[in-house]
Amino acid sequence: MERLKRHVCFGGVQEVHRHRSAVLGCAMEFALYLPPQAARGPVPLVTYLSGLTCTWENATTKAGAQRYAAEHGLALLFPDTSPRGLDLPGEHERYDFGSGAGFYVDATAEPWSANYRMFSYVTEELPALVGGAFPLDMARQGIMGHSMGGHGALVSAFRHPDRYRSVSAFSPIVAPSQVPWGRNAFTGYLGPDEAAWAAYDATALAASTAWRKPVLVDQGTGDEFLAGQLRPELLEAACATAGIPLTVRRQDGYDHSYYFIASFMGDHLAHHAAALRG
Ligand SMILES: N[C@@H](CCC(=O)N[C@@H](CSC=O)C(=O)NCC(=O)O)C(=O)O
Repeated sequence: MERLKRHVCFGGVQEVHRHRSAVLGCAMEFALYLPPQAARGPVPLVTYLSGLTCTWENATTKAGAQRYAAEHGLALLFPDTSPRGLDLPGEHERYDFGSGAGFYVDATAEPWSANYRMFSYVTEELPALVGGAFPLDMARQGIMGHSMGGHGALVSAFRHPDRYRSVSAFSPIVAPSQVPWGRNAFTGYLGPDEAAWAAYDATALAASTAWRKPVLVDQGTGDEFLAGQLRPELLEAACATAGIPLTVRRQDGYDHSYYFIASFMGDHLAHHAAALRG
């Protein structure tokens, strides 16, 4: 692992690292924020999964998360959104598939299955790497994300209720099997058999997950993707049926941008801190 950047920030440090991922078969970059409390011992870790077209950089520079992470003593991990540097056929043609759009699945369809294994990368390989190298308490992990990353966060929590103690999402794609972004990505990465898609669909997973901790979702009512791609009402119905304590806060007039995320980041990190304390 090679450190590329280091900036003192709110008394802690914002770092960027490059490493060789065995799971993805390529070199990857990630960002890690260590709060001031990490100088005195291990701190809880919250992983933030970004959306379509993003790298680690969007959230680290635009979400305003470090101030709240420093207040609560939380480390923040910002992975990239897809494997990089591969140049597979068609990999860079669309903003919603291929590079920058890994959808946090382990692909099973060719030619993606050898490298596009972002679910294993963000839930296993990368946490193990940072847990072994930095002062992190890996028994206290939370996960959050935006849009495609909100989908990834919800699926990660619902599939690993013992690994994550807290989850939240900004404008998540809650039912990828039912909306164009998700259907296109899942067809490409997982193949046409829709039965296989349920393992990466939070609304479908709600019926079987053991997750019963509070789930916080913020959704802007002025979001241009709300009706076509996000559809939080589908997750609300599934969680109500399953008995999962979901709160969807509809925020008047906010859009899909990082201005929205920055506006409510403090609430989200307070939600994680409450669950990860002690
Ligand atoms: N057509 C747009 C779509 C890209 C976009 O809006 N990306 C969002 C995430 S959308 C769901 O995953 C994003 O976070 N963009 C980065 C940012 O810094 O705002 C386009 O291609 O621009």
